[in-house]
Amino acid sequence: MLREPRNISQYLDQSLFCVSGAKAVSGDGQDLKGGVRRKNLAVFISGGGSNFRSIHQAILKGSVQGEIVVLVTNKPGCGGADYARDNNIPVILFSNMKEKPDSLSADDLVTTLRRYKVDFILLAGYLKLIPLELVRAYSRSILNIHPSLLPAFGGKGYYGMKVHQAVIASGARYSGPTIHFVDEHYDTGRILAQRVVPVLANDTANELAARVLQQEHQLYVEVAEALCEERLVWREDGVPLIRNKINPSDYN
Ligand SMILES: Nc1nc2c(c(=O)[nH]1)N[C@@H](CN(C=O)c1ccc(C(=O)N[C@@H](CCC(=O)O)C(=O)O)cc1)CN2
Ligand SMILES: NCC(=O)N[C@@H]1O[C@H](COP(=O)([O-])[O-])[C@@H](O)[C@H]1O
Repeated sequence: MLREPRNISQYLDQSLFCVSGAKAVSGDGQDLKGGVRRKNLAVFISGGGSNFRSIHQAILKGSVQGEIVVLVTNKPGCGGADYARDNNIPVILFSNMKEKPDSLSADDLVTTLRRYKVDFILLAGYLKLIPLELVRAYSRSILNIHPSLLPAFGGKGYYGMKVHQAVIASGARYSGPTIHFVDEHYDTGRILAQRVVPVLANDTANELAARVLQQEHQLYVEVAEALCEERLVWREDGVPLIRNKINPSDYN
């Protein structure tokens, strides 16, 4: 684990608001195990949902102290929605109104997520722009995983295989997943976590995608664990950090 760089001390002071160690109680006032309330998660997908499944499996294994209380998708027939239904996770249709007039409005979605007592929203292959109403309602509580080292190869038009094709065409020697907070634009929110993989000279886009996806699954589970254990802190300059589980004075 990286030790705190010497100059980080100028940032890390009482201005940090770190919720880890805070005495938390559940909605019914019960102080749960370790003093940290189990977190309610909403996951947004548009496709197969392998990141969603990885997080759900980690919850079942007990490493993520949370519960996926609802799955949101603009593709109700997608593989991830089938997995959710097979695992008794409620599925909600949400897309922009142009695409599906019978979809929930943004305000109705916020109301619905509040009803499920959602604490955090995890985007995992959701391919539509999250509206400002939701970004504002869940400030500093929406994360997204992107399959490149942002800020490179991000923004409108950069999703799925298009990202890996662009990385290979650019001649970049490294790529990897980024997990970032979501703001009103595509892929411009604060970066929380990244991992690096090599781009090989003869890589196809599918080979690179598979290498990145393997790291995505591990990274998103690590981040979900930290989120649910309240180990996220915000540096004075607005950069989010993850406290190391073993050495709380270190950051991942
Ligand atoms: N407000 C935000 N919404 C979303 C973000 C975000 O950072 N802020 N991240 C995306 C996920 N994403 C990259 O990580 C992403 C997804 C989709 C696109 C895109 O160009 N989509 C196309 C439509 C694709 C389709 O419908 O098949 C488009 O908008 O024209 C870019 C980046 C999730 N939402
Ligand atoms: N820009 C957004 C984007 O491209 N997201 C990417 O979609 C894939 C979803 O896979 P999954 O449905 O198997 O989790 C993942 O590789 C994720 O990084």
